[in-house]
Amino acid sequence: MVGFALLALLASVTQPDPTAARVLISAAAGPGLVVAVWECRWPRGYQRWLAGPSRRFGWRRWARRTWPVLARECGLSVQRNVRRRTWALARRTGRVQVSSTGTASEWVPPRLMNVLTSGDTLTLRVRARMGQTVEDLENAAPALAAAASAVSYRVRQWSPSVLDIALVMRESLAATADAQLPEPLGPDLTVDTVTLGRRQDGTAWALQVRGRHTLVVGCSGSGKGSMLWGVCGGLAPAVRADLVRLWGVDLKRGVEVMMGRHLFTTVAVTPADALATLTRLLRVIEDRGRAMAGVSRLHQPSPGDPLHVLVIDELAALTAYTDADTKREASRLLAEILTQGRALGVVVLACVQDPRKEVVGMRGLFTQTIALRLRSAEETRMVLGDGTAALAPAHRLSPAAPGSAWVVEEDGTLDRVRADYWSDGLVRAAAATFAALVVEDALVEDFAAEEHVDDQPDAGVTPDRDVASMGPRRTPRSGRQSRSSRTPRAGRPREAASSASGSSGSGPEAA
Ligand SMILES: Nc1ncnc2c1ncn2[C@@H]1O[C@H](COP(=O)(O)OP(=O)(O)OP(=O)(O)O)[C@@H](O)[C@H]1O
Repeated sequence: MVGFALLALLASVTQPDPTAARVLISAAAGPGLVVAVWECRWPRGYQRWLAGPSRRFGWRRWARRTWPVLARECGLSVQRNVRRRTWALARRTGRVQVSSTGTASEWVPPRLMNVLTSGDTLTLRVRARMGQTVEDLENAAPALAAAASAVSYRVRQWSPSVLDIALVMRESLAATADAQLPEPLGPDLTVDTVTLGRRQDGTAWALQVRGRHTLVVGCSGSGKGSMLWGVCGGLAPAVRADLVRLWGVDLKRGVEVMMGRHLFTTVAVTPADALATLTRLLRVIEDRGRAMAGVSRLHQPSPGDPLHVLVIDELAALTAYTDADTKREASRLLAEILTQGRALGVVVLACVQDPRKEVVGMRGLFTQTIALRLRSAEETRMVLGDGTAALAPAHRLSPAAPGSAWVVEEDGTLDRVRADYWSDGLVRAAAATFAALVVEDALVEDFAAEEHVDDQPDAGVTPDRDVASMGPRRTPRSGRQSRSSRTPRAGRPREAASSASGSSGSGPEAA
C-alpha cells in the first residue's frame, strides 16, 4: 500500500503534463485504495488471501536466499579445501574463497531440503551433512530462530538424518480468545478430545482426555482455571448425555469448582470428602475391571456407562498441605487410580502450583503434562522432562498472557499453546445448560438437589445403568422427576442456590 502511494506521488511530481499525471496517479493509487478498503472492511479475507500469502512468500524467499550465510553464521557449515581442478566451477557459484597462499576453500552447509510455510510458521527441513548429527542441527535452532527474528521455534525429527526446524514468525497468542459455550453433542458422540485453545501456529489445540491422566502445573495466576474449565466446559455436552461424569475435588474451599457445580456428579471440599471420592472411584475401577476382564482392554464410554473424570483443583492441598494421615491415604488412593484407571475409563485432571516430588509424589504417573508459567528452569525440567528448559522455556512465559503453556505432543515434540478464557459467566452458563444427569449427594451434605434438574429433557439416556456398579452409597437422580412432583423454589436463581448450598457454604458468591 505504501508502495502504491509512493508511486502515485512520484508520478505527480515527475509528470509535467497534468492529464498524464492524473492518469498515472489513478493507475498507481487505484490498487492501493482497493487494498486499503479491503484491509479495513474485510480484514480476515485480506489476511487470508493477500497479506498472509505474500508474507509467507517473503519468508520462503528469505530462507532460500540466506541459507548458506545463515548456516555458516549459526555454526552449521564446515570449511573444506577445494582441489584446484574444481576451482573454476565452484568459483562461479561464489562459494570458493582463495587465500593469499593460493589454496582455495569453500563453506559446505547442511542441505536445505525444503522450505515450507503454513499459517505463521516457516519450516526449514534440513539434512545433516556428513559428520553432523540431528542433535547438531537441533542445537543451532535457537541461533536460527534469532537470526530469523522468530518468536519461538520447535524441532521435529523427520528421519534419522533430517530435522524440521519450525520457526514461529509472528506472535499469534498475544491476544486473549474467549471460550464459547459448546454445542450440544451430535449423533457422533465422542469424548476423546476437547478443544482448549490455540497453538502457536494459529491452529486449534485439542487435548486428549480419554485414556490420559493430565497434570496441569503453573504458578499462581498462570491460568490453571482456563485449563480446568476448558476440559470441564468442553466435556459439558457429554456430561449432559451422561457420557462423562465429573468428580470435583477442591480443597481451596470449593471456590473454583463450585462455580460450575451443576456439571459435577459430586464436589468434595473437605479432606474427608476427597478421600471418600477417591475411594468411590477406586470401586468403579474394581467393578469395571471385573466386568471387562477377558472382554475388552479399553473402556468405551456410552450413555450410562460413562468416562469418569476426577478433577482436582489444587492437588497439593490433598497430597502435601494437610495432616499426615490424609496425605498418606490420598497419595495411596490417587496412585492406585492413576495406575489402574486409564484403561478402565477413570482419568484424572489435576492442577498444582508446585511440581516438586515432595508435593506431588505421583508426578511420574500422569501420562501428559501441561506447563503453564513456571518459576524456574528447574521446574520446567521437572514438568516437561530433561533437556526441555531451552526448547520449551515455560519459566519464560509472560505473566501478561495467562493461559499460555508448553505441552509435549504425541510424537514427543514441544509446542506452545494458549487456552481460551472461561469467564465466570460462561462457566455458569455451561453448568446451567449442560447440568449433570447423575448427582452424588452422599458426599456433599446439603447440596440443593432439585435445582439443576429443571428443564432437562431425558435425552434418551439411561443414567442409572452404571449406578449398580457404584456401590450402595450412590444416590443418583436421573432428572426424570417431573417438575410438578417437586417443591418449587419460587424466584431462586439457579447459581445462587447451588453455591449457597454447597457442602462448605463457600461457593463463588459466598467467597
Ligand atoms: N486463557 C486466558 N486468557 C486470558 N486471561 C486469562 C486466561 N486464563 C486466566 N486468565 C486471567 O488470569 C487470571 C488468573 O487466572 P487463574 O485464576 O486461572 O490462575 P490460577 O493459575 O488458577 O491461579 P491460582 O493458582 O492462584 O488460583 C484470571 O483472573 C484471568 O483474568
